[in-house]
Amino acid sequence: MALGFIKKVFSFGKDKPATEDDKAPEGLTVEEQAAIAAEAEPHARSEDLPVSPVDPVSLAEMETAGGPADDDADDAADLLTAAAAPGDLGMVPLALLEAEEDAVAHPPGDVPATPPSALPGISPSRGEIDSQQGDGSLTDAAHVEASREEPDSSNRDLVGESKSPEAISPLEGEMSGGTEGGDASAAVSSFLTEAETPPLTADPALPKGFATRKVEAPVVEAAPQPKLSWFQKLRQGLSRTSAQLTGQIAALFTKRKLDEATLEELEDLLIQADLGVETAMRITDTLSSERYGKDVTGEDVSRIMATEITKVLTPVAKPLELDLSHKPHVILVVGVNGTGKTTTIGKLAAKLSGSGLKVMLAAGDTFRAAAIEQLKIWADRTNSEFIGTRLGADAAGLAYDAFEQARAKKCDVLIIDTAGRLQNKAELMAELEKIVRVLGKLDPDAPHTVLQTLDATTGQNAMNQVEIFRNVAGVGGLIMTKLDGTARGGILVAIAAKHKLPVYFIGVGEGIDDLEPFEAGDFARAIAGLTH
Ligand SMILES: Nc1nc2c(ncn2[C@@H]2O[C@H](COP(=O)(O)OP(=O)(O)OP(=O)(O)O)[C@@H](O)[C@H]2O)c(=O)[nH]1
Repeated sequence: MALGFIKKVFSFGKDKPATEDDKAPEGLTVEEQAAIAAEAEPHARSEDLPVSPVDPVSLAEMETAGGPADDDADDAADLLTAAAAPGDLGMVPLALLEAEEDAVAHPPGDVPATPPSALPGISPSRGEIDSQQGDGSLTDAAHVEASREEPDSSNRDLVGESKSPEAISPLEGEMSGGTEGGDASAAVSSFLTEAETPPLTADPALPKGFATRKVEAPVVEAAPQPKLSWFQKLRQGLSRTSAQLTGQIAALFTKRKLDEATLEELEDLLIQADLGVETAMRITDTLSSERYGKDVTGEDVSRIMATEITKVLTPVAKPLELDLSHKPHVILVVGVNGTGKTTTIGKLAAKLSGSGLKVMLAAGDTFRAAAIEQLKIWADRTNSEFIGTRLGADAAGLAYDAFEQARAKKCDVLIIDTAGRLQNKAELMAELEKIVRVLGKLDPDAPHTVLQTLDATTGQNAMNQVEIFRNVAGVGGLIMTKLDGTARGGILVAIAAKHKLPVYFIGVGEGIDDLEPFEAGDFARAIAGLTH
C-alpha cells in the first residue's frame, strides 16, 4: 500500500504513455495534430510538465525488488529496514541503476542518489539515527511510535531491537503532506547528502559543448535564538490561553461601567476559559466589591484576575519532596496515555541526575514497545540506570525487580513509568493496584510519591482523569504538561481549586529543559496576560 502511494505521488503530473487512442484521427498527420494541440494547450507538452525528482521507473523497480507492486507496508518496511542497516547498501544498487536515467531527466546536482543509511528521522533502534532533536525532544519517529496502541503480536523483547513497519509512517507522512511534485521533491531531497552529489558531467540532454551549471543553494544561517527566561517561556507557552481571555475581556470592558450584566458576561467568559466556576466567581466578586458602578478597563480586570488566581494556586504550588533516606525514593508515574508520562520522567531524571543523584528509570508501560524504547533513550540521555522487560510482561513484576535492583545499585531515586490505557479501565486499574501492592512488599511506604501527568490540551477531561487515578493509585501530586500552545491552560486553576492536590511541575514543551517547578504567581500573571 505504502509503495503504491509513493508511486502515485511521484508519477503525479507525468504523461501517460501513448496508446492507440493517441493516434492522429484520419485526415490529419500526427505532426498536424501535435501542432494543434500545442497551440490550444501549450503546457500539455511533456517537456513543460513539472519534472518529478524521482523517476517513477526506479520506484516501479523498487516495488519489483521488494515484491509485487500491490504489496503493502511490509514490503516497504523490508526495503527501508534493509536500507537503514548501517553499511547495508540494500537500495544503492537500484539508485545506481537509475543514475543514468536520472542524468537525463534531471540535471546533476538536483537529486543525487542517497544511501538510505543516511535517512534522518529513522527510529533510534535503527542505528539510533536522529533519536533526538536539537531542542532535546525526541524525533518524529519516536513520537509516531509513541502514538501506536497495539502491542507487537510477536511479544518479543523490543528493547534495542528493530521497530515494526509502522515506523515508516513519518516518511509517508512527509510525502502525503501534498500531492504536488514540489512537496514530494522536498520530502525526498531531505534524505540526500552533499557527499552523494554526482560530479558535474556533460548533460546528454544539452547540445555538445554545454553543461549544466550547478547552482549552489545559499547557506542561510539560522539567527541565534535569545534564551528566554522561565517567565518569558511560560508567557509564550500560555499566550494562546491569555490572548483569548484578555481579548474577550478587553472587548467586554470597552467604555463600559461595571454593572450586573457585565459581571455576568465576565463570569461566563471565565468559565468558558476552563478556570472553573469557583475561581470565576471569586474574580467577579472581587471586581464587583472594588469597582462596581465605575469605569473598568481590561487591564484592571487582568490585575484582579491575576491576584485571585494566585490565591487559588498558592496552596498547591509545592516542591516535590524526596526522602532520600529510602534509597531509593520510589516515584510511580501514572496518567492516561499520551499525557506526557515518559517525557516528563525523562525531564525529571535530567534534573535529578544533573544534581548528582543516582537515578533509575523503570519501563513499567509494558504494553507498548515504543514506550519502553522511548524511556531507554531518556535513560541514556540523562545518565540514568534503566530497567525494562519484555513487551506484554507483568508490569508489577517489573516494578518489583526494579525496586530490588535500584536498592542493590544504591540508587537515590527510582522512577517507574506505567501504561495509561483508559480504554480498558478495569484492567489498567487492576494493574496499577498490583504495582502499588508489590512495591509495598519491599517497603510499606513505597511508592513514596505517586505522580499523575495531565495534558492541558484536554481541558475538562483532565479534571475527570484526576478523579479516576486519584482513587485507584493514590495520586499525591500532579504535573501538567503541554501548557505550551494550548488555549485551555485555565484548567490547571480549576483542578487546583477542586482537587487541591500539589502541582509540582509544569511542562511547556518537548525539550529536556521544558519542565519547571510550578510557581503560582508566575502562572497567574502569564494566564492573565500580564508582562511582569
Ligand atoms: N508540546 C508539548 N509536548 C509534550 C509535552 N510533554 C510531552 N509532550 C509530547 O507528548 C507526546 C506524548 O508524550 P509521552 O511522554 O509519550 O506520553 P505518555 O503519557 O508516556 O504516553 P504513553 O507512552 O502512550 O502512555 C510526545 O510527543 C511528547 O513529546 C509538553 O510539555 N509540551
